[in-house]
Amino acid sequence: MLANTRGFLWSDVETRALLDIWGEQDVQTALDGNFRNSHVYRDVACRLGEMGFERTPEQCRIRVKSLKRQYYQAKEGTKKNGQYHKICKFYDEMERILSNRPHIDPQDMIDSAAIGDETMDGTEEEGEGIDHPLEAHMESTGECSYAEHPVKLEYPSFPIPVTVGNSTAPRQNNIQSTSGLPAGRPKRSKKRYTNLSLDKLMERFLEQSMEAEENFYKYEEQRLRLEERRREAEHSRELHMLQPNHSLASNPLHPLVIERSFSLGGTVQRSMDILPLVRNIIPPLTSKKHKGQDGRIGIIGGCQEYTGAPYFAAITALKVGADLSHVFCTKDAATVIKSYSPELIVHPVLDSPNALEEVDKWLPRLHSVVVGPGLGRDDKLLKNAKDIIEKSKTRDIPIIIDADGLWLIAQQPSIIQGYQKGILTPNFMEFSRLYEAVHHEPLDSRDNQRSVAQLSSALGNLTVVLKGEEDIITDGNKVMVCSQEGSGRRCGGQGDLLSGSLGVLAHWAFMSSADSTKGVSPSLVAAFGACALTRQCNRQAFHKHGRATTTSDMIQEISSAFKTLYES
Ligand SMILES: NC(=O)C1=CN([C@@H]2O[C@H](COP(=O)(O)OP(=O)(O)OC[C@H]3O[C@@H](n4cnc5c(N)ncnc54)[C@H](OP(=O)(O)O)[C@@H]3O)[C@@H](O)[C@H]2O)[C@@H](O)CC1
Ligand SMILES: Nc1ncnc2c1ncn2[C@@H]1O[C@H](COP(=O)(O)OP(=O)(O)OP(=O)(O)O)[C@@H](O)[C@H]1O
Repeated sequence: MLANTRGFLWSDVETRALLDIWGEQDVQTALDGNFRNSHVYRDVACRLGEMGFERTPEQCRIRVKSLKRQYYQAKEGTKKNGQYHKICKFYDEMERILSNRPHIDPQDMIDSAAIGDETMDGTEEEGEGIDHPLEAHMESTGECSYAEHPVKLEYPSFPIPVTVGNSTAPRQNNIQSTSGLPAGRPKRSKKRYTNLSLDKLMERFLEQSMEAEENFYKYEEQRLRLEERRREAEHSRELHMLQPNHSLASNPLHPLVIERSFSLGGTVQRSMDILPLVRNIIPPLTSKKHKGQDGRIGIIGGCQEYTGAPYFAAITALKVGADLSHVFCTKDAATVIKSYSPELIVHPVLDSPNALEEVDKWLPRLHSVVVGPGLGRDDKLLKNAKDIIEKSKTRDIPIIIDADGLWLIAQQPSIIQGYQKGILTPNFMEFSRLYEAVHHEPLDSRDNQRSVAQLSSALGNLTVVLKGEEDIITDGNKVMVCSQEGSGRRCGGQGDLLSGSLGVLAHWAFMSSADSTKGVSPSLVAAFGACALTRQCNRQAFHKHGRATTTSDMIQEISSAFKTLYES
């Protein structure tokens, strides 16, 4: 970028660039005899833009008009006293260009300024009056003056309320204009300015400019203050929403939910009650099994933008104990994901025209699918994900829906509604989106446990895990809270670790006998197990890496966290 040229005045270098373009044979030919020439100036402005000078076609046209007038004035002056350079700084350039053109009597050109006839040589489109002192100045005297007054004013590209004149001026003078200059003012006669001295004109122009600038800053300040207030309100609303939940027992507003929530031994279930149930579902490691028996998990997700999320989910599934982990992603994500790990089986099919067919070849062998990590929100991919969910339902396998998969569900809750092996794992934002889509009313975040239970019920008692400072897990009847100690580190990808581990645990839980889970729904046990494991990984990784903890560090902790929680 050579210069910022949003100011009103043209610098010499900018003017020369304009003349170089305008003077080209092709441009002159295009202008010749053409009354409608806006397209030519559009082209000129565009080429100036490419050189780093931002000017509108109209600005270019006016500038050329003014230069021509100066040139013809100078030409006339030359005849009289040879003072042309004082009148027209760009005389030589103009001479070079215009001397090749059909002859126009300079006096005609000069006179035309006085009567506003802009079309006399057939190269100007629609005349315009002069409604600004500086324009008047430039039009009437040439503009050698700006070299003596190197003023560069920057106007914003959006409307600024500009007050012209003193405070007693009529109200219509407050009209905003997109150029940053007052619009809608009655056109003033040129005489009004031509009678004033150059110094006076400049002074008036500067006054107006400063006033405009001041107004702009006032207006901008006001806008920023409003924006700040809006942000603060939004922030306190979010903080309020993220407050630890009121205990259901202490909330007299929702007796129905209290009753339902307390059906698990009269209290919301916490770690001590559920961790033993998770232990019960873990398959023993024996030499009697073959590859695949402990789990073949499919991750549906991974696109150009997001390759980390499906990788985190898939590698977690393996590290938790699945034997095979498949990723079904787009073509351009596949090589990237493969390069992260040779352990993963990666299928570049998600954006192929026969995506469903390709995935369906594998579905009969999969024990569960995790839909959404790194899926993105491309309509085609969402449609394929939807078809895969439908197909997976017919195979009766657990379906964990996370991230962009939840975006899809918020658009069409019926896709998963009522499927008893469906588990949703929203973060707070995803949860409120889902809640509002299903209930058609804003989420009342004073009681998250109740809201999660409501969402689950409305979806046909699907298991829902609301992730947060405490993870709330419910099937609409029972509510569990996982508050396993984690850390204050909230790097992206932790949710993918959770959904990947849940893919495996859900498979194990559904394979286990009702005895092992003491009658508690397998989805709830699996979800609790995955939350506790993710938080434990977070805690351990944070212990080692502190602020530098990343999801990859958490994945390194899976083995020992799993042992600590479920195998000690
Ligand atoms: N390495 C990778 O490849 C990774 C890829 N990933 C993949 O990225 C995709 C998009 O996923 P996503 O979660 O960023 O999506 P989206 O719904 O736009 O949410 C963002 C908005 O929600 C807000 N927000 C979030 N949590 C909140 C909370 N608890 N409480 C309150 N607000 C909360 C937050 O608001 P902010 O604070 O920014 O104003 C933000 O604007 C998806 O495919 C996923 O799998 C990730 O897995 C990470 C690692
Ligand atoms: N404030 C918190 N304190 C402790 N643990 C938390 C907190 N918030 C979230 N977690 C844990 O982090 C894990 C992931 O939750 P998070 O809200 O980061 O998911 P997400 O936004 O879907 O993640 P991702 O970045 O993968 O999209 C969950 O196990 C949750 O328990």
